[in-house]
Amino acid sequence: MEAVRRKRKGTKSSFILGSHLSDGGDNDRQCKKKCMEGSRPAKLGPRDGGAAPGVVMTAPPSGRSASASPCRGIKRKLGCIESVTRIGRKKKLEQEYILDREIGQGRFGSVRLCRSRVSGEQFACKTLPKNGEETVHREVEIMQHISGHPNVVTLKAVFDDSECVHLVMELCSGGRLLDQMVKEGRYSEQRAANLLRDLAFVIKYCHDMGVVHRDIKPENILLTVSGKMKLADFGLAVRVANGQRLYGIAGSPAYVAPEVLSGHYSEKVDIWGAGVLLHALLVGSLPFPGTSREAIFESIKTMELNFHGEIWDSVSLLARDLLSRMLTRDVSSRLVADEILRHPWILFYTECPPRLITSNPRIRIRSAAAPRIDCGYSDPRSDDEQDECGGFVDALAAAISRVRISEPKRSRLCVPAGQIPQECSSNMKANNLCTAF
Ligand SMILES: Nc1ncnc2c1ncn2[C@@H]1O[C@H](COP(=O)(O)OP(=O)(O)OP(=O)(O)O)[C@@H](O)[C@H]1O
Repeated sequence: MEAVRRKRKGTKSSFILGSHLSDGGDNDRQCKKKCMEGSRPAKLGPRDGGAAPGVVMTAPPSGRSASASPCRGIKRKLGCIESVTRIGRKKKLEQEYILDREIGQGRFGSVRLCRSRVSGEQFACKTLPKNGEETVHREVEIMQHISGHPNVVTLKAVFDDSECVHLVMELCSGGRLLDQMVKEGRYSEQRAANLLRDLAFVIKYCHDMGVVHRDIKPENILLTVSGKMKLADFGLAVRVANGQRLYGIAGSPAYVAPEVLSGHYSEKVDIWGAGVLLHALLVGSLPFPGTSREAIFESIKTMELNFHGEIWDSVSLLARDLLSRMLTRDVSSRLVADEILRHPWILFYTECPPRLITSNPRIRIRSAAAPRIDCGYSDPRSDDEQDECGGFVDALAAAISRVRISEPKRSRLCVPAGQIPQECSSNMKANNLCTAF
């Protein structure tokens, strides 16, 4: 826990859930995320330093070849995008904004606080060097494409000069979800479910818009001052046509889906990333530990999750059920975002008024000891409350009776027999790289 805190925010060597695989070397820093070796020839923009053969295949929405230039999208869209978010417009950043202190540092650039000269409003300004022009353009284009969703960091303006592109974005002054997780430890199911619902909403939106984020992790989920989550960092996102496959390894190691490691995949990789995040929220540790990137990849490919053991005792069966459906290696049976939103665990915690869940001991999703919802009670609620929740609980009770927590699914998880224990009490020890927070 301490180790996590020490190495945090704003430093490139930050411990991140996705990179505690670190061997500490340059090689690993390169691979903190982005563009790991691809299984197919792929373009590597100068932003990636040209250091590794790899990746980032973007698939144009029109269904053209994935090798088409990612810049074409932005050119096609110039006619309809707001001019303030257009690369190449004449205004200079300093004419409109006053730059302030650095508030974040990513692999490719820094993020600074800035203030509008006109309104005085504060924003975040991400500066990316132009030497990775294609990927910068793709990030801008994708942000333009999906900006406006309440759970996506809004792009306000784009400026460029001879060396850099500056993205002025809404400011998320609540910081990163990761920091909150480190500070607060395990989340209650209620809180985790609400967060996952928002994340599933935004993932669904991205997928409906033909965008795969490819780097879902708590570092890339920012919080507003009121605690609302916003998906950020579209640096690895790509656009896909319906049903189009993606190639090339991209992502952050601990969150990467197994099919990414095999070389071809789909938008379902975002569900896997969200599943890893849900695991971390519920039990405070990452599901696929390892002392090196390779070891983590090995865990991702082979480790059997069983959601049993002491640490899981306090986690409801429904939560575990959802997790198992998000972290299945069988891509075809892995849930889509819409199915997450309709899962009984999400519905229970997000549709039922919180006061009824917390104040009424008879309305609760039980843990392993009593794996069902107890709704056979004489209802102490007012008529309104019953209207609000009663039908729902009935429906949920019916749904839950069909939900079964599977024993480890060998067929789904396609793993070897050896089972790596999930108990993570030792996870809390400093220097144990299995430790998430
Ligand atoms: N809109 C924002 N509001 C507040 N802080 C932000 C915002 N955008 C980014 N940051 C901060 O800057 C950090 C780096 O931003 P971001 O992840 O977008 O950069 P990056 O170069 O793409 O990073 P990465 O190394 O993850 O690829 C974030 O972790 C966050 O702390």
